[in-house]
Amino acid sequence: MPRIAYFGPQGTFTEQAARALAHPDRDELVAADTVSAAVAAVRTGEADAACVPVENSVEGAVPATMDALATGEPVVAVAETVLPVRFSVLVRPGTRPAEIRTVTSHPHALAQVHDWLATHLPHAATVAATSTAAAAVAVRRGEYDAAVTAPVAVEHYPLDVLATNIADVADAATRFLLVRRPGSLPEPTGSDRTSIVAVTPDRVGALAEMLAELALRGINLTRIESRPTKERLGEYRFFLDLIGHVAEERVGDALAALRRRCLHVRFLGSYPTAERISTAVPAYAVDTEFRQAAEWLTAVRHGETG
Ligand SMILES: O=C(O)C(=O)Cc1ccccc1
Repeated sequence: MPRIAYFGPQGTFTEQAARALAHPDRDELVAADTVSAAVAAVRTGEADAACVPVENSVEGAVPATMDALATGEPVVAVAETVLPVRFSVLVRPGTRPAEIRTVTSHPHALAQVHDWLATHLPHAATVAATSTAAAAVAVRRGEYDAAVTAPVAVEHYPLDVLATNIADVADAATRFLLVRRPGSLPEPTGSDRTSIVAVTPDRVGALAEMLAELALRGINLTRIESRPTKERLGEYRFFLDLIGHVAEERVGDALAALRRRCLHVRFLGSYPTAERISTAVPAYAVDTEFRQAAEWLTAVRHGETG
């Protein structure tokens, strides 16, 4: 039975994402304590795939995921899903709001309920937990008074719901990836995303030139983030998400150009987008144009004038 490791324990948002991405009868879900442990399980072969959070519409990137994907044995994303995130506050049965001195959760969750906490629990200190469900476990153990969790967490831990739907921004959403060891790529669907990591050389215009390589090929960039390489101050890795599949000419051509220009490029996968999005490509950048141009060049090189 294929095993999917997810950033757990049970009751995290990532578990819900893993359920959305898994085959209900075929896949077995196994909880890992951290994002890096979930990805490590794939690298060692303990799991066939891992589900990890990648970005949130309010808080942005999940740094632990960027670091886990950028270094170590390569893994590639084969699928994504986007989940709406709503938050509940869980407490031990009988806890009154006035007794709450500490609130714990994943930093992304705490950041998204900041205003609610400031209004309703102004005297409570916030404490970071590894995940929202780990926060529920800590409250159950008596380590903290309240946990900010996914609404489903209450089904896994014997706690009471003090409040629910407390996000500062309604309709927040988080994107999750399913990653595997490199192997065959998902087929292009016409609505695909490609993720890469690139380290640019330290010289004037390096980033602008990298972006120009994409722009000139009619490629829509949907995300760019940077993280330090952790090797030298001022040296960054850029995480790029772009619309298109590496099997498409313009994307393959752009990736090859980045490979020539950058110190390092890591391919993180081409996979169908969770929602069908506009994938309009300028006329000059469609596959047939690339192929015809290549044929023309071959002809010219063979002495034909074209
Ligand atoms: O801690 C969790 O439940 C996660 O899956 C990470 C997370 C935290 C906050 C919003 C979305 C995902």
